[in-house]
Amino acid sequence: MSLFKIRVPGTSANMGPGFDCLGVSLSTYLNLYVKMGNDHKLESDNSDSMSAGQREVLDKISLSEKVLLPKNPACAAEDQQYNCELRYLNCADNNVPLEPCQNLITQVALYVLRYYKIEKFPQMTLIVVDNSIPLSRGLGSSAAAIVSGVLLANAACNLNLSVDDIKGFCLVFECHPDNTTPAIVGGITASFVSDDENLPISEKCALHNENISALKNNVAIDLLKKVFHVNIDYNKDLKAVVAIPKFELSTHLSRSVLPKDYKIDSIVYNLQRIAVLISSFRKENFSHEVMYKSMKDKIHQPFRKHLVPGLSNVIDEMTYSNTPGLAGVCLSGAGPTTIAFCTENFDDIASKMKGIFDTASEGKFETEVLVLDIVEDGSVTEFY
Ligand SMILES: Nc1ncnc2c1ncn2[C@@H]1O[C@H](COP(=O)(O)OP(=O)(O)O)[C@@H](O)[C@H]1O
Ligand SMILES: N[C@@H](CCOP(=O)(O)O)C(=O)O
Repeated sequence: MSLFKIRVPGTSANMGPGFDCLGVSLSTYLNLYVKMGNDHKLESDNSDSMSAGQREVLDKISLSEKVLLPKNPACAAEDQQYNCELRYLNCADNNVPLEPCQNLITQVALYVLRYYKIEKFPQMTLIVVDNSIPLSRGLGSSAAAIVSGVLLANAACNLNLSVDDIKGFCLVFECHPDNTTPAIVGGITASFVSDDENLPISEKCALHNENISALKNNVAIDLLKKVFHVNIDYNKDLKAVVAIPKFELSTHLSRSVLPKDYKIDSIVYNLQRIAVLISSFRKENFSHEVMYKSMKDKIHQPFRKHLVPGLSNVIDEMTYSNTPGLAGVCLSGAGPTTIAFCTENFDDIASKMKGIFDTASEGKFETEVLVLDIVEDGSVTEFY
């Protein structure tokens, strides 16, 4: 029997002007607890000989028995076909499919296996998902699911994937690497997709939510080394205050409202700010004013603000000069979460953001606020 855990952080993409390129990993996590095969002796063992990691995985599996969701009968046949069963611990994720071919995590894992000519998991694999990243809120839940799927295939079949391989596989499912890169490597990252490939762009991505059988034709694509990234040095005092409105906004919808073409003034506006922003994160000579002003954007937020009541109010009303500790505020990813980067007064800033959202929502939705850390270590796989 093999037991392992995969932990992937949530992320906030764009960071203002860095549309589709900048991202930061945050202390909210998607965890997969995985058991491959059976060892009844170990599973019934209550002795101290079991490691803390083994106990944690087996405890999560026991817990999952108590919250088992009614399953589509099609699942059982599919579970057998692919040697895997999926369970979720959190009710918030109730709407995600549990069929291996439909669920994003296993869909990605099966895609990677198929790339290596492996049709299914090597032995019966039970995956318990414990997820704290809210879905469709702009905190990178889909990126975390995709990264966890690649890491699941890697761990299950000892594929020895490099970071470049992992980034490349993620690109098949999410064509912008701004969330997946920090989810994999941690910290604040800048990424781009290389343009020296001959592939049509449509083959590089956008397979999200299709049945795995529809992906068969794409497995021959050479996926490797298409995303380049750097980690950006940052002031370790920085934390993120996130205001998460209680409604979903799919990234697909939030991208559909963006223009196809931009005026040169808007492009230059963002280029000037992003160039300064990436140096402004550093601890040396840190200036709240410089970082705050560099986090302004004209490429995506102006076109998305109508989708997020309260966004304009927060961005206009909270400044580095009237809010001590505030070093920047922007839409998180495609929204609806709004994120404020701060060095102190986190709780005050959180209540101020909540107050603005509560007023703007006119009672139509609630908003949860959290203070999150920037996490340095990215995704982790631990075998027990
Ligand atoms: N833990 C998960 N398990 C399965 N599917 C997930 C998970 N997290 C996200 N997804 C899929 O990704 C979709 C949300 O993606 P998206 O609209 O890009 O929002 P986000 O900003 O949270 O990434 C969900 O509706 C679901 O289909
Ligand atoms: N650059 C993308 C980022 C989407 O992030 P998500 O967390 O909302 O999926 C965009 O702005 O569309």
